[in-house]
Amino acid sequence: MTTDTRLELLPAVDVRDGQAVRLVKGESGSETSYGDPLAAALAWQEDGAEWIHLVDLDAAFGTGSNRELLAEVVGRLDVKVELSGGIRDDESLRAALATGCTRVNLGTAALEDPEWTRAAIAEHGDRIAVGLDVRGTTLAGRGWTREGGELFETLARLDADGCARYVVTDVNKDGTLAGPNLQLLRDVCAATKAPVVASGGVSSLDDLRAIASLVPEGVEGAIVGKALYAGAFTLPEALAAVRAVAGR
Ligand SMILES: O=C(O)c1ccccc1N[C@@H]1O[C@H](COP(=O)(O)O)[C@@H](O)[C@H]1O
Repeated sequence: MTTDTRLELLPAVDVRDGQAVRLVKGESGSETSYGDPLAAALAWQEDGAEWIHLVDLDAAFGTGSNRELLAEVVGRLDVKVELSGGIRDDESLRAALATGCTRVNLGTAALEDPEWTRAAIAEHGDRIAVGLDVRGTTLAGRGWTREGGELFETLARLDADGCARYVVTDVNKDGTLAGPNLQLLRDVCAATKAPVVASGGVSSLDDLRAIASLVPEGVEGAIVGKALYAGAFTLPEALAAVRAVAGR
């Protein structure tokens, strides 16, 4: 359970083939391109972001790597970075942490390699978060192309291993502007004491207010992607909206 009352916002910069993109439901080929990832991240920082959620989609899909570019982006930012995509072994974890990012998200590795994940959590503590990317309550890995077990069984195992934080994505909502899956967030918060970062579906300030209302249940942050890029609201408007909920 988080003690801070204000929802953290994490604008997303997902990188494919060197470009900032948004996908729909994580489907390869559904990309809309938004140009230079560094420019996008610096723009969110300029607009008041405290975090950037930075994803190497090629590494997540197994179609390549944007490692050097992402390291440069992290190095040029003054804000906290949550880095993910393709962090699956000692070498990729070491490289990710060496960028100076605040924390990394493990996805596929947490589903396929429990022993390695346990050791990574034991060694790096809250610099490790686990991304729980689900369709229904079935986890998805390898670019969301492969099923990876049942959400609540995996959550119980990761909790027992001391996982500090979960990033919960409803894959069917991601990039759709269809609204967040609030019941999923409530259910995950009820099952763990660790803070939860919400991801997928945010379309409006009301969606952010609804997620912010779950802070007392354990939601700590929300990743915002498509809505910001599409101009549904600005980041300053979003920050003001979640501050207002916290001040009630
Ligand atoms: O963010 C996306 O749109 C996305 C789409 C498809 C696959 C992964 C995606 N994002 C994030 O990538 C990591 C998982 O990477 P890995 O499995 O550890 O290589 C995770 O944070 C996803 O949310």
